[in-house]
Amino acid sequence: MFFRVTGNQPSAAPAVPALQVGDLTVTYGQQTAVAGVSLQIERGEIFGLLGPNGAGKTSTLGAIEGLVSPRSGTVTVDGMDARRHPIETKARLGVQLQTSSFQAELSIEQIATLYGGLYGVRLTREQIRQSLDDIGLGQERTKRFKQLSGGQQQRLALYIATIHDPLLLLLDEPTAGLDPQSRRALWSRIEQLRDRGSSILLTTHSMEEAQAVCDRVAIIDHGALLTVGTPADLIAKHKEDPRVLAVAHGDVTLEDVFIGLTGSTIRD
Ligand SMILES: Nc1ncnc2c1ncn2[C@@H]1O[C@H](COP(=O)(O)OP(=O)(O)OP(=O)(O)O)[C@@H](O)[C@H]1O
Repeated sequence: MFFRVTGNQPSAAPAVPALQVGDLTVTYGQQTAVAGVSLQIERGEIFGLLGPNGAGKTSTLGAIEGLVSPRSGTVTVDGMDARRHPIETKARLGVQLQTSSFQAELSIEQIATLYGGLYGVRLTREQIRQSLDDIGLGQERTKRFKQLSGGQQQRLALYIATIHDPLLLLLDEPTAGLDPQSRRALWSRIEQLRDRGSSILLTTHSMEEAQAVCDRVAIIDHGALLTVGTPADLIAKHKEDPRVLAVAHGDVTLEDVFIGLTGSTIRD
């Protein structure tokens, strides 16, 4: 699954990782939200960040996106230092925040045209209509964003985030609140994007989602990464941990590993 986008270059050097995060720390006043996170995402990889509420997932994404200034650490996108090359690195990112909002007075067809233009992508009206058809919004193209259902809004937000074919897609809980059909449709879209060479970093509270679509996952808590690997690796690695065994009901699952490592206490 890795190095998919090396294309026709046989056995050349491995592609530069889509993302490298080194010892990232984010603070808000006295509070440390991200405490020395390091991770690497390869080309054509879906990477899931799992963590309880307040664990530091959104803050990590925010620092990668350039929306939050890290206290220290490095963010490298496609081999480029994000701090030194903010414009070039941002051009390679597609971002879907936890909640999306678009210009209230525009139809979704106009929104797609606007964002295509902002990203420097020339799209004909026909191409936009085809894309909206592809994501099941063909009938809704004259509606305003607020007139769409939650699932339709999520699908449009993902389309807009990927309109410029980004190298790295950052999705903050992209399927939260969706029905099973819409969730599956979004999984398929994310997998399609991965198969076309994009790398995806997503956050989720769904262990099922992590197992279904993520090539690798990391569990984060109190701003620190606790473990990283494929879902199967994490189960294999932690299935004998007494904290995990104590919460397992039968065969150890990814959720058992998650609860075992992060504890059962409900977070604020
Ligand atoms: N703008 C902010 N100012 C002050 N504190 C913040 C701010 N944003 C986040 N925090 C705090 O930083 C910590 C990490 O928050 P963050 O939103 O990154 O967690 P999260 O893992 O994304 O949580 P959730 O799953 O609930 O979305 C939390 O304790 C939160 O209260």
